[in-house]
Amino acid sequence: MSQKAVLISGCSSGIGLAIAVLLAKDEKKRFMVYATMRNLAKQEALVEAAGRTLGQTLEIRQMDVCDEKSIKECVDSLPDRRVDILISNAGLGLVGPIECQSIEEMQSVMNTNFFGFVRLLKEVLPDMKMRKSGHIVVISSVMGIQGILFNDIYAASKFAVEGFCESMAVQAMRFKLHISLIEPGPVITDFEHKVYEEGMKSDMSKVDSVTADMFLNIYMRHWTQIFESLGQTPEVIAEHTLKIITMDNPPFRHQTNTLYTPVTTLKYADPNGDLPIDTFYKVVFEHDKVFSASLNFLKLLRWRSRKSFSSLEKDKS
Ligand SMILES: NC(=O)C1=CN([C@@H]2O[C@H](COP(=O)(O)OP(=O)(O)OC[C@H]3O[C@@H](n4cnc5c(N)ncnc54)[C@H](OP(=O)(O)O)[C@@H]3O)[C@@H](O)[C@H]2O)C=CC1
Ligand SMILES: CC1=C(/C=C/C(C)=C/C=C/C(C)=C/C=O)C(C)(C)CCC1
Repeated sequence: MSQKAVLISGCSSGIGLAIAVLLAKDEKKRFMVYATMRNLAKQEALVEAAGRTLGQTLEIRQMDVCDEKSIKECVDSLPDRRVDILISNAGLGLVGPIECQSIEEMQSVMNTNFFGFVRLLKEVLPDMKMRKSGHIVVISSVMGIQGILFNDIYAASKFAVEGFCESMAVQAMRFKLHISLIEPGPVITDFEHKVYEEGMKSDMSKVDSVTADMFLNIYMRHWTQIFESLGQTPEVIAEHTLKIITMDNPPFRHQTNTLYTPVTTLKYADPNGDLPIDTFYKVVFEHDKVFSASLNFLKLLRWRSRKSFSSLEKDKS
């Protein structure tokens, strides 16, 4: 079987980097990875992680998903412009009360997370249709299913991606193309720190005291706790992505975190849509202590299982 050309956006760090490296290191050499980033000055981490695959099964290219010209130049530089698997990963987070966010900041999130993907797809879709083969994979989020307070714009950007893909899926099927939305919960990457730091810098003088308290003393306190107790590594998301792209019939949606499924299931359990909203309200305002204790308990369990796993590994060696 011939090697598949994989184009990935946003490979300077996190999930994009982990996917690029995992696919490039595939023992059967099933993939030729074009790992892209908007700023090539940030390639050191990828170069180091790619090791000997660099120049073999992995090549690094410049691509800014907010710049059509850079996308076109990148795709033009690929052999026969061929992309068998497109992995749209580049993305930005944004948390905080909307009163503290400028329209420009909001537009930048939509421009990267939604239009960034649309620009990429416009560049590769006609060739995929012509060849009647191709897999479009989007790193969406659990927030593409269910919004979370103070993530209004970020969730909207992921909903936009999901609505777009749902609409496109039937057309894609006609051309034997696959579309898959990978939906991670919290993942421990630079995203977590960037979003947290930006959120903490929000100008609270622009908002009333009730909202400011809800954001700083309730939401932001849970943010770190949620990542510590439910967070996955980018390598785990990469493994899920590998599984999806090697399936004969890949699913349209794939959630990576079973610990998070109780949260997303609320969405499907009530056609009125009230259940997740009421539950989040109760969790945050009425059962905060129980919620915090459960998260801490989960964190402890994970820490203990990691510890016993690493001592097992030590025993083996
Ligand atoms: N971390 C999490 O909890 C979760 C993340 N996700 C999604 O995963 C994806 C990757 O995020 P993650 O790895 O966590 O975060 P990182 O911040 O580590 O990675 C984001 C990547 O996107 C790149 N990027 C941003 N803007 C552009 C642009 N205009 N053109 C090209 N690349 C760009 C960044 O480049 P640069 O270094 O130049 O800024 C970086 O390489 C995002 O779509 C995010 O929404 C989904 C669920 C959970
Ligand atoms: C689960 C949950 C909460 C927080 C969830 C968070 C913080 C999720 C973050 C997801 C990310 C970062 C996805 C990235 O795409 C609340 C609102 C505190 C209370 C209700 C239940």
